[in-house]
Amino acid sequence: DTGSAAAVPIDPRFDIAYVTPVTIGTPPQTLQLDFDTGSSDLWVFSSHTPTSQIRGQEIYTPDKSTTSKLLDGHTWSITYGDGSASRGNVYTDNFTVGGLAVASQAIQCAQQVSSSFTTEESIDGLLGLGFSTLNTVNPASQLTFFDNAKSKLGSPVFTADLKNKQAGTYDFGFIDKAKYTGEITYVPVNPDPGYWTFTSSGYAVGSGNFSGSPITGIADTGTSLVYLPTAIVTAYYRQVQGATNSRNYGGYVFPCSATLPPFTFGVGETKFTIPASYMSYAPVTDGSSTCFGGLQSSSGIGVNIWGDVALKAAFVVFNGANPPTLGWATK
Ligand SMILES: CSC[C@H](NC(=O)[C@H](Cc1ccccc1)OC(=O)N1CCC(N)CC1)C(=O)N[C@@H](CC1CCCCC1)[C@@H](O)COc1ccncc1
Repeated sequence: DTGSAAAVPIDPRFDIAYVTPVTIGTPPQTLQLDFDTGSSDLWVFSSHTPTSQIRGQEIYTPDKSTTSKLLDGHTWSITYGDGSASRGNVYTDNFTVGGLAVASQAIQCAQQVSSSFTTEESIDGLLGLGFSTLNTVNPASQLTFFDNAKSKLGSPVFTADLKNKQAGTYDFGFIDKAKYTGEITYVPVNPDPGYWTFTSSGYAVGSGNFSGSPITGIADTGTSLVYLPTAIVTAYYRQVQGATNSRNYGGYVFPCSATLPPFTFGVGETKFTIPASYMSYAPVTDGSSTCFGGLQSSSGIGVNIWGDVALKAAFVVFNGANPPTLGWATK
């Protein structure tokens, strides 16, 4: 079997996140989930979420599904890197993504969500695509949709073709040659941290020389920006007139009129260039002439993160074979 579904930006002006339609239960209930390779819980706004915490999101109502089953005594609780959090109980039910079906997928129903989830009306929940070792369900951790689907897939892979300010695609079980150019460069993945952790072969700022220092980080579809070591980030913003590291805005900002250099990163022998237009993330507040950078320091996070700003510049294969690898191709 295979599956293919659209990854739609939640805001047409800048790519803060992407959502993908899924169906849960019988008859099918459709929700828009944020596919996140940086976590491994599949959780949804639900009939168990207090109405005071719901603002426009679609919800999953297990009692309306003839195939839902309560996973008795199981609970979950998760906190993300940006401080957002949710927790709740667990059901199993039929689940499909783009025509690919999994029977009795663990569906984590929110009984509590933090305010940033309530205010993000376009996200009805998350679908974790990290390694199942990161799943937070107690007393028995649950498998991700990808791990449950693997045995049905021709090839144990999924691919991310995220795009700038337009809909991209998540494919499951096959690699679509029409989505990339040249060859796919595969690099090893260390699954132990639970993320898709790989080592980039270096970077260059604009037309500067390529620095071949290895950078270990995670390929994370659920993170908007790129977070790298401070030395790299300062080297980048030294090339941007008027750039400052703003405590007030929590990162590097610059005049929206500034000329930005592109940013190149290496994967094996291949080089990927993030165009300058992707490196200006968004005005710090609506209508401001100060813009927030798409590249920020990872010093406060503890891990380097190749988020959507970088992933949009490539076609990425998440190969769930043993051992797992990551494939990168230009497009
Ligand atoms: C440095 S991990 C920060 C990262 N969250 C972001 O990237 C959010 C994404 C977002 C937020 C609100 C609406 C839409 C999208 O966006 C921003 O934080 N920003 C964009 C806007 C900009 N002004 C400020 C910076 C993050 O926790 N991701 C996790 C998934 C994420 C959680 C929040 C909802 C959307 C999905 C996940 O993959 C990585 O989990 C961890 C990473 C490191 N250790 C622990 C957990």
